Amino acid sequence: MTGLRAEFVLTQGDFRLQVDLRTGPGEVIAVLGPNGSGKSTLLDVLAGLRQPESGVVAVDDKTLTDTAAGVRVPPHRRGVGLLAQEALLFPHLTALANVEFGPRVQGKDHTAARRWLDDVGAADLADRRPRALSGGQAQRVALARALAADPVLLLLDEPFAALDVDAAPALRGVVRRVLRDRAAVLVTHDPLDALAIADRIVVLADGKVVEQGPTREVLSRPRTPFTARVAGLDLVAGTACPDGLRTADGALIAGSGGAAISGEPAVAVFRPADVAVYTERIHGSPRNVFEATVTAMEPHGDVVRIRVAGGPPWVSGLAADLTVGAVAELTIEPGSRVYLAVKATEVRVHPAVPDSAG
Ligand SMILES: Nc1ncnc2c1ncn2[C@@H]1O[C@H](COP(=O)(O)OP(=O)(O)OP(=O)(O)O)[C@@H](O)[C@H]1O
Repeated sequence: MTGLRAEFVLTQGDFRLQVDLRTGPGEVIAVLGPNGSGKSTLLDVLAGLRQPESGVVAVDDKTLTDTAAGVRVPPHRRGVGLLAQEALLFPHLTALANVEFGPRVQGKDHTAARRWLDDVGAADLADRRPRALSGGQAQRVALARALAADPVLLLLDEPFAALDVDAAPALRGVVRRVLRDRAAVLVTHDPLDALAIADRIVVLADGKVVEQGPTREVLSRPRTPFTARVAGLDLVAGTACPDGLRTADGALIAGSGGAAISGEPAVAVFRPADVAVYTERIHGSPRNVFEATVTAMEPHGDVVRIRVAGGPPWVSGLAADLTVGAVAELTIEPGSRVYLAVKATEVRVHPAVPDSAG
């Protein structure tokens, strides 16, 4: 057992997808990236729906694509399962018959279908037809159907995106449980999905892998603006210097730790919760202070997240989390002039991805 290996190049129009990813046996990998970065195209290649110009796709000891050796296993022979945004169940079959369908047509044992339904918490739905299922229930049945085919690799394409906020967490829990020790690739926009389910994260930008590593590590030390945004962190790009980071316009962001090398491209990363907000300039403080204008205020859990714009371009998009009480006391609203302050000890300076897309 070697896990998933996907190393290929595919060009469509003026878009070029270049991927090199490997996972350990039974690992779940989450793929994140901005719109148009190549996530769906990657799934299509893994599923065998598109053929790369060059490269290899293999799961464990099974080669699915090898352009040099002329190997292209067709989609229905790959043993690759798919759970899409919509459940896409056969409308005229019961939930149980939907789950039995795959093994039946393959001439395999279909008597385990009830157990799969039970595994995803849908045993009591066995006799229902899809139109009598909620979105979350239909996704459970679709998951049972995908698992019943015993795939070597399961692809999940935004499986929670079409569910309401109550159904998504329950299904997320089910997916985490059934994917234990099963190779899977999860495309998602939600870092919570990645944290809850994935062992590793790959971030695509413009057809290239810009970040890759263990989930918590990637999300806590983002190297690109996109990853920082999905991880809910503030990020300023520049060049590492002995005291922290120097922006392109010469501002110093004092920071500590984070292993960036002086003179190399770097990013300063901090948490919105560590940013204090003032309406008057503060003097004599050892903290980093950025002058900014409030552009948006939105509830974020039990705090209010404010977004700001600069001044300098690197200030734009920074966020600070305030309690409702603090917002009321400061009397700020969109358009207000504020000063953001963050202590150097709260700022980590990490090596950046050169030419990172955001
Ligand atoms: N059949 C096609 N022919 C030519 N270009 C295509 C084709 N399909 C997709 N593209 C282009 O390839 C790029 C990657 O598309 P892809 O759908 O893989 O991105 P994505 O990351 O899944 O985006 P989203 O998050 O919006 O779903 C885009 O620039 C898209 O316009």
